[in-house]
Amino acid sequence: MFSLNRSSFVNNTSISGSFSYRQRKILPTKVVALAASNREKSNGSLVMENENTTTALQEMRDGYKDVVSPKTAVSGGVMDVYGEDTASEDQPVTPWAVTVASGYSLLRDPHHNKGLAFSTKERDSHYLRGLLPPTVVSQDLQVKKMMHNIRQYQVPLQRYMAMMDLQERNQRLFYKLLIDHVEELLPVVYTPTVGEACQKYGSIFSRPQGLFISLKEKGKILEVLRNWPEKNIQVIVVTDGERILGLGDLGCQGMGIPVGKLSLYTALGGIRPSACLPITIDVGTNNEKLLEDEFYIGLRQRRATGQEYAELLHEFMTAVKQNYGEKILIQFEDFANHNAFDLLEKYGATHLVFNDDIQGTASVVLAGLISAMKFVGGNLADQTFLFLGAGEAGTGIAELIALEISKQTNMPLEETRKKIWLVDSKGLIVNSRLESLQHFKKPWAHEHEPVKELVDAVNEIKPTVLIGTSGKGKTFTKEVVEAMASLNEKPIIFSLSNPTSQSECTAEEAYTWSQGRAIFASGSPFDPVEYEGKVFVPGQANNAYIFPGFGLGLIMSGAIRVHDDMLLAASEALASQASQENFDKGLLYPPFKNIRKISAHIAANVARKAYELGLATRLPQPKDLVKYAESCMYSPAYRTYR
Ligand SMILES: NC(=O)C1=CN([C@@H]2O[C@H](COP(=O)(O)OP(=O)(O)OC[C@H]3O[C@@H](n4cnc5c(N)ncnc54)[C@H](OP(=O)(O)O)[C@@H]3O)[C@@H](O)[C@H]2O)C=CC1
Ligand SMILES: CC(=O)C(=O)O
Ligand SMILES: [Mg+2]
Repeated sequence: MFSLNRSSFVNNTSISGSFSYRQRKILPTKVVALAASNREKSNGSLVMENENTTTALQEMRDGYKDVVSPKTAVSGGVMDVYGEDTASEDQPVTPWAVTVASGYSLLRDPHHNKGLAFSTKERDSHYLRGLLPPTVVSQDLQVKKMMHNIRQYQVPLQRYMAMMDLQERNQRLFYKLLIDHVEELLPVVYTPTVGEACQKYGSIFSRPQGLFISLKEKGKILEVLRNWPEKNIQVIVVTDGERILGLGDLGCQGMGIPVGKLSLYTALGGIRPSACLPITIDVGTNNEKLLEDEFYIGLRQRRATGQEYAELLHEFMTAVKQNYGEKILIQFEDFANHNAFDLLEKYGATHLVFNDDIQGTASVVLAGLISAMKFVGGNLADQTFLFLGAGEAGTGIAELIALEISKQTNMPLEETRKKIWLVDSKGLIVNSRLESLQHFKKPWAHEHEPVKELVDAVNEIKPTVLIGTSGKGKTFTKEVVEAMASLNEKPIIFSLSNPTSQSECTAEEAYTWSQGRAIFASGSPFDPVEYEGKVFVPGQANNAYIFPGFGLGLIMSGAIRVHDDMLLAASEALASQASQENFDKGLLYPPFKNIRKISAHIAANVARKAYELGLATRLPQPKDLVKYAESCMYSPAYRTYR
């Protein structure tokens, strides 16, 4: 964008203002040249000088004389300078968005808009008088009003849309709201509501919130990245939409996930919004319902696979590094497991990549288990673990638990893995299935007879910890929970699948069926449950506790690679933030309302590990990493405009 200087337009009334790069391309030649020269002068900010502006305006008008008579007037006597109003539908017109460089455009700019919070002085100096009603309010009052409005909506998706609308209208207010009311709004902008938003994304789509890179952009991905208006990107969350939460393949409509995750990067981890870039890679979808949906926004073809998929992803990864440098953090999110593990392995050696579903989930669950030991006594090494679901989340968590036990006991990893059992859609993972197992399941094939049903696996393996990562709701049946409760005084039961509809069991079911003895946590939030006069507060074992602080730690230390020890460091930091007061309520995690403090501690521990491992490039290492993390965090408080 570039803005024509206000003082010049005052004398040149009808054409002035700002116009975009695309619009500039269709300006008369001399104006384009002028725009280009001014762009260079102003180092990209494209502010034109007075004398040039006058010339530009005159030349624009001259250019228009050939297109349409400036005398053309529509009824009511309003000059139809561009001929837009008189043109018939088949007469092409130029889509000018030339606006007066006044406060009006400021009110339409989500990065700078403050709405009624513009002070009287700002209203004068930024030409806002008359554009706003007289009252001047504080940001806090705006927050109060927005919360009041959002609470009027009974339908979660309406709340989601109100929040997205706010993000498009007034970014700082959006983040202030999210930070100040994180516990109430997390379920709105994140799981479970974001799941429904993705399912209906085609219908609710209004403005792009991130970049869509489809097979059509093959060979041009670098160009596409350069179309994004922000240049100093530090973190990308990317999905290909194939495994959106436990809802399956949502194709291009998975965009809601990177958008939601990045809003948490800012609100929970303090990464500047302008440094965050949501990306959806569209290689088609195998979701027949979407392919037939007239409102579907993605490519209408079945998913590209094999070499075609790999080439697009490789071009993407290369272009990202070329455009943003070595230290850009790329978070893979909600890829299907047949791509996720391979991408992480392939690019883990060359890029700063992190798979939230494999690694972030592992870190948050390990922290919950460390806390759970305070309830059941003993160590992780004393436990027997059984998972329902042996995909990204399941095997990712299993591997980190095995690593932690190995570090605690000095037992080899191969031995500690034997304490961990997984069940997939075909039953217990056992040695006799080894040949046919996907590579990420092979380390978990132990010697045992085949077992088909989960309840039988519980009775055979006698786990102390049961973890659901199947993406299938209602799979922890009464029988399963009762079996866990008959085997353990305090059964540890985590239903991690999202959104709420896919949770293996509800909090109420876990507490009721275990007669109030379960140590329970879930991926999506559940309300506290009262059982026999006692209130149980379920923890939310969701990677949202980890990735914002984890990412901040990587960014602030200038880390160039992710290492498993950083995941352990993040778990330790998170677990250390849970207090006795939290445990007394049955909570395994510290409350989300303290998340920025928690994220600062996670970031500090991750950064410390990066320095220890020689993977940090920001030198010298700050003395107090927690304070440093806090000082790096974005604040949504309004700025005063001179
Ligand atoms: N709380 C959190 O922070 C997180 C939660 N999740 C949630 O975890 C769930 C799974 O994600 P992810 O691991 O990435 O998915 P994957 O698709 O990689 O894995 C799913 C696994 O579940 C198994 N499975 C599916 N249905 C059944 C069934 N009926 N009985 C037994 N096993 C079954 C699959 O078996 P098979 O291999 O045979 O197909 C597979 O092993 C999702 O709902 C997701 O939202 C994910 C990341 C973070
Ligand atoms: C939380 C998350 O990342 C998931 O459910 O996929
Ligand atoms: Mg995910």
